[in-house]
Amino acid sequence: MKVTVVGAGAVGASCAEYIAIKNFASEVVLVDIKEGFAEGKAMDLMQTASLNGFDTKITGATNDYSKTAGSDIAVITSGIPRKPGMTREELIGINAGIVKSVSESLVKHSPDVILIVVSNPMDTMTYLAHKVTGLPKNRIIGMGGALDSARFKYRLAEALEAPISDVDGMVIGGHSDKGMVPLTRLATRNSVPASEFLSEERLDEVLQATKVGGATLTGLLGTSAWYAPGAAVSGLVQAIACDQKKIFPCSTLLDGEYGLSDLCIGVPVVLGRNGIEKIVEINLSDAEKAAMQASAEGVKATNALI
Ligand SMILES: NC(=O)c1ccc[n+]([C@@H]2O[C@H](COP(=O)([O-])OP(=O)(O)OC[C@H]3O[C@@H](n4cnc5c(N)ncnc54)[C@H](O)[C@@H]3O)[C@@H](O)[C@H]2O)c1
Ligand SMILES: O=C(O)C[C@H](O)C(=O)O
Repeated sequence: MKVTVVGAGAVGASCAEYIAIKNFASEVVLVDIKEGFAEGKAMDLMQTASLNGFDTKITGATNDYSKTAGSDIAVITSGIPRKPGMTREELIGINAGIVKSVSESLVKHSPDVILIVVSNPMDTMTYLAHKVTGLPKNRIIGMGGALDSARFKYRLAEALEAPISDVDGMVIGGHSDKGMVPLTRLATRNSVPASEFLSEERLDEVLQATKVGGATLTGLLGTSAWYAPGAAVSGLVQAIACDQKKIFPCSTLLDGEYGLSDLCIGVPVVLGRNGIEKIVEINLSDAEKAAMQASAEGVKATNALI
């Protein structure tokens, strides 16, 4: 299993590290446009192999896509991150050009690749990758919901004063401060609805904190987060590589599902060796449907800018 990660910055390197530590891929190729940067990150990570006990071979390349040839999965993290006070949508001007050229180069050298798009604004960049490559829709996956759901579980556990392993919850919708739809109605603590333990008001606080999870971290760090994003990507890569058939909320091209078409937005999907093997349609309440509709309108407004 060969995995390419484009962008050896904060998220790309974290993603490569988690993939290597989980020890399921034979090879990870890091690519960056900055001379020597991916090679340096790869060497540093390889020097953790004997310490962390993995056999994955990590190599680096400066903008040389011949090194990525024959990749099974490629992750696109290249592009600029936001700074405090910015929205993800404001990154579109620079990141659209980067994602376009990187997607083209990846598919040219690996025609059977499954693409995972991370660069922001992620739902629009996933849609752009479709327009540019024309790959079948099961082979282009946007990562956002897996991260947002991890943040939702963190906030739920905090409110419930419970261990995170005891809670479950999912976030669908667009990966944006306004567009996320945390499904508080379906959140549980060990199979018991979270609403049995928390007031409507407290659940709404959890929902609001989840939606601005990325902005909160950007305010604290001065740039956007990388550990949880890297871990979330590695989970998707592992589900595909190991044909796990796990459900994750991912951004995918919709064609009537959830009453939406011609956009990429986060919905639950089954991930396996063929990428997105199924879009899972769950029954939403009227309020959740309205939130999804509003989220889709936001994503479409950003799509109109590419
Ligand atoms: N979808 C998500 O959940 C999620 C989570 C975190 C970050 N992000 C996004 O991921 C992107 C990367 O964030 P980061 O913190 O790693 O930024 P970063 O600046 O640390 O790293 C980005 C890297 O991309 C490289 N790069 C730029 N243009 C390139 C090109 N044409 N080809 C190859 N490499 C190129 C840069 O040299 C840099 O090393 C940002 O757009 C950020 O908003 C998305
Ligand atoms: O917040 C950001 O801009 C980066 C990423 O989308 C995140 O949610 O951490």
